[in-house]
Amino acid sequence: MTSLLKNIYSPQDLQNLSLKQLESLAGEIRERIINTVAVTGGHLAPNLGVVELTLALHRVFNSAVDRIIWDVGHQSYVHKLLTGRQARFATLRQYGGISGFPKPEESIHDAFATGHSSTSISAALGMALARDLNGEQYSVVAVIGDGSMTGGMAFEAMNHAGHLKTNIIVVLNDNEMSIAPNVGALSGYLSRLRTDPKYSKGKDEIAELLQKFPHGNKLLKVVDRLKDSLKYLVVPGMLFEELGFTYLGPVDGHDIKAMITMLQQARAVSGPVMVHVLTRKGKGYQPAEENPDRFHGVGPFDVSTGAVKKSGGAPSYTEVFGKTLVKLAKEDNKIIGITAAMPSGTGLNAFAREFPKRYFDVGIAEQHAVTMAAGMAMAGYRPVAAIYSTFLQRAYDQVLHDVCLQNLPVTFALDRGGLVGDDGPTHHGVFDIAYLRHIPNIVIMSPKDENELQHMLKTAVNHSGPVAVRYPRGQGVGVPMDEEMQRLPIGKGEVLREGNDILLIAIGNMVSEAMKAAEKLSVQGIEAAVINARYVKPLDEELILDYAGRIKNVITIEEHVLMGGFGSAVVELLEATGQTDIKVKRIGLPDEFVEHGKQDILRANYGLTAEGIIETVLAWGKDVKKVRKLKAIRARG
Ligand SMILES: Cc1ncc(C[n+]2csc(CCOP(=O)(O)OP(=O)(O)O)c2C)c(N)n1
Ligand SMILES: CC(=O)[C@@H](O)[C@H](O)COP(=O)(O)O
Ligand SMILES: [Mg+2]
Repeated sequence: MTSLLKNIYSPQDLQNLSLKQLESLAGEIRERIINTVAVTGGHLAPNLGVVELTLALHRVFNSAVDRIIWDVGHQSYVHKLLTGRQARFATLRQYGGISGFPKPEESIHDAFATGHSSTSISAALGMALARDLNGEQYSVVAVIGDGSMTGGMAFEAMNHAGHLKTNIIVVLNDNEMSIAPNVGALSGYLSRLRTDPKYSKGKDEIAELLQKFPHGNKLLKVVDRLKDSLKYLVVPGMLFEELGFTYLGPVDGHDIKAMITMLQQARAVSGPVMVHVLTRKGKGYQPAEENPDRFHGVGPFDVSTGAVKKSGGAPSYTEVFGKTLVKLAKEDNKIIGITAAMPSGTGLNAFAREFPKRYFDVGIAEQHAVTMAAGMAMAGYRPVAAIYSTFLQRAYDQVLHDVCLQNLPVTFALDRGGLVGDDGPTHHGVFDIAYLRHIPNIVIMSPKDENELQHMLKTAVNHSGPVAVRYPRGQGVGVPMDEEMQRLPIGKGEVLREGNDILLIAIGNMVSEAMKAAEKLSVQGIEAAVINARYVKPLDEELILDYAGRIKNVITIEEHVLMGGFGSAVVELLEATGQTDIKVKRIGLPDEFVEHGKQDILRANYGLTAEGIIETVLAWGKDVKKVRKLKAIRARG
């Protein structure tokens, strides 16, 4: 059979295909996505679920002119294949390759950059308002999943759009799944719309019935006048209708013909329209259909079995967090686990299994998660909000205003602190130290390895105020785990290596790199002292001032932006204590967004490796020699 996909260079090429051909094309697209993601890793199940929907969208709308905004954007692979990126598809999420998310720099067909959820309706409304102000004519379509619909921003936007009556189309891709099964009252409502024939058929049936009466049309008008009272009984999607949207659906999201018809109707309606599309996550690949959570975002896997390739070796920080929290919660029945729709990603699913009553998945609602945690802490509980560093960005004000201002004992388990790799700039957790450090009352710690993580968690849940524990994506260092967890003294770092030539002060996963660098430097005759800072806040001022005051050449190392980061805290300390004769060099990330690619590649690019540290030290060679000479002169008296 000849390949249809091979001849799709732009969505225009879809226009002449028959329905049958579109259906065959859907099969080819699935195959291409499965085979590619099996090698690159990526968001498999979400994309397999939207193949027909994407084809229908591109058949009805012209994405070079009309604007299609993919919420989160993790389901945009089909769109990428249809919009001129087929040849580069094998480079998906690879360093230098195409992104796993929509990116306007990549294509004019990518209307808006996404990665964090629930932004699409706001962006669509903004574009539609701009269009209307300019007197232009094109459609603006937000495609949002049922999980993303649980995010507050989606409702803020719908509330506004319904009020303005602006022409926008919201396609609700309802597969009953967030990453895990979707939660919340809205999810229940959508299920009723899906399954209760009274909801989905009532309106059509009444209209049909009335047409059969001799004065059916007149009666229809009467019914129209009675609409307000009647619609509660018969209009599906009443919630959306009340918000000012015309509700269309539900429609089978794997039926291309039905969707084309419904999208054409949606385009003709004036004012905001909601098209409710029912899809199956993972559609067409059995392992993903059976286990959509596992295949939501997946690493390389074997296509024939669906077995995900195991990395082996040390446990991940996430696993250690999950297990440790279970241990801690066995000792303390006040510990509560909170996730914003990421039970498996954060490792909180282990806690959920053991303590279902003390576990809360709030949906994609980080702001609510944080303030809810504040409420529980106020009432005497010890909530642990496990939220990826990048997603806590959303809840900055809640951390500040609701938790820290009241000095409440909430622990933030900040997973994915640092460079996350393949997801790229939307997901790197490299801003958290900066957005938390200046908030009074908060304690910020970051473990040098997975063993220290368990001690830090024990310390955090026993502390009387807010604590953020920041740890990276991926495997630990591979150190043995202590049987007993200890509480670490707040604000105390540790000296891991003595040396007089240079002082390396590192935080988190950069500590092991600093140690490796120090060992290698020693071979070259440079003796570096290494401090594991442990705390970004409070800093171990005594320790740092003592060592920095003696050694004089200081290098700070962090996997975080330099601006406002850990190194900045050290510089501020030296400035505040009048240490003008100490030279400081900070290693970290510059003022730019870091692209996607394997963590190792990115770390090497930014000097966040032992080799990078050595290079920086050697560039300081002259200064090191000078310091040595001065010390020798001083020693001679
Ligand atoms: C603010 C924010 N929080 C959490 C996430 C992580 N996340 C990505 S996709 C997803 C589930 C989205 O569910 P849905 O919108 O229904 O899409 P589906 O994967 O089911 O197609 C979550 C929780 C995110 N991207 N942004
Ligand atoms: C799209 C999204 O936000 C998540 O699916 C994210 O990609 C998960 O990242 P991890 O793979 O690090 O859990
Ligand atoms: Mg979903």
